[in-house]
Amino acid sequence: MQTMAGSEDQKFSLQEVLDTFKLCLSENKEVYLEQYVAGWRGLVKFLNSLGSVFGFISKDAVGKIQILVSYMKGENASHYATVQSMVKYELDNNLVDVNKKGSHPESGCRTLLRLHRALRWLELFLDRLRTSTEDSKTSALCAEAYNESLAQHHPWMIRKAAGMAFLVLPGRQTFFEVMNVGPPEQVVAKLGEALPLISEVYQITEDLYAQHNLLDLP
Ligand SMILES: CCCCCCCCCCCCC/C=C/[C@@H](O)[C@H](COP(=O)(O)O)NC(=O)CCCCCCCCCCCCCCC
Repeated sequence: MQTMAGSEDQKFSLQEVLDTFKLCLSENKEVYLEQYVAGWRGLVKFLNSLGSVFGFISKDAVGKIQILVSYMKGENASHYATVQSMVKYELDNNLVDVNKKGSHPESGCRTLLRLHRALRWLELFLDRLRTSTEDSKTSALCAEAYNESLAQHHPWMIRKAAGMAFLVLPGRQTFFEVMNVGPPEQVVAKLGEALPLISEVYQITEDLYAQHNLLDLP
């Protein structure tokens, strides 16, 4: 259908995101940036399908994805194959503002850290969705997950805006439908499959960042 042009690649599927996170880890447990970014692209699709109230959130995520992609496609692309190689390269070459913003305000390391923190939110939120009941409120689940994670890194204004956006989240049933997986039991099963993968990617990144003292990059 002509009028639907472009809508197909905008369609979210949880399976697709699951697949990209599955492909994220190399044999020796390095995190491929390409797949990591692809996972985020899929999530942004989902967010966009929820409506324009979430535009300010998806805009920020897209901006960060773009920063990473520009490094992955830039002249030092070979160093941006995995999160591990990126951290090593940027640290070895003093490309990271470590204590306060300076000449490298958009390093790959600090940019990825923002998405990494958001991945923790996702992990908490999906787990709540997975164990939720029919009468659970997605807005409450989302707010709880947010308060436990990302909110701690956000100033008051952003927390307020996020809190207001959560209020207009669709209900659990609609939410499950947008995931394009099938009936609720299947969504729950799929979430159960996705979570360990997301957790592992999160934990490997967290350990790497902790080891290099990068968890508070400005
Ligand atoms: C489904 C509901 C979606 C709710 C999303 C929850 C996260 C709320 C985040 C609010 C961020 C507001 C935008 C601004 C953020 C920035 O200030 C802030 C700091 O950046 P800076 O240091 O460069 O200034 N940026 C960030 O923390 C990065 C935020 C990235 C958020 C990405 C959220 C993607 C959500 C994907 C939803 C997918 C749900 C999937 C269900 C199957």
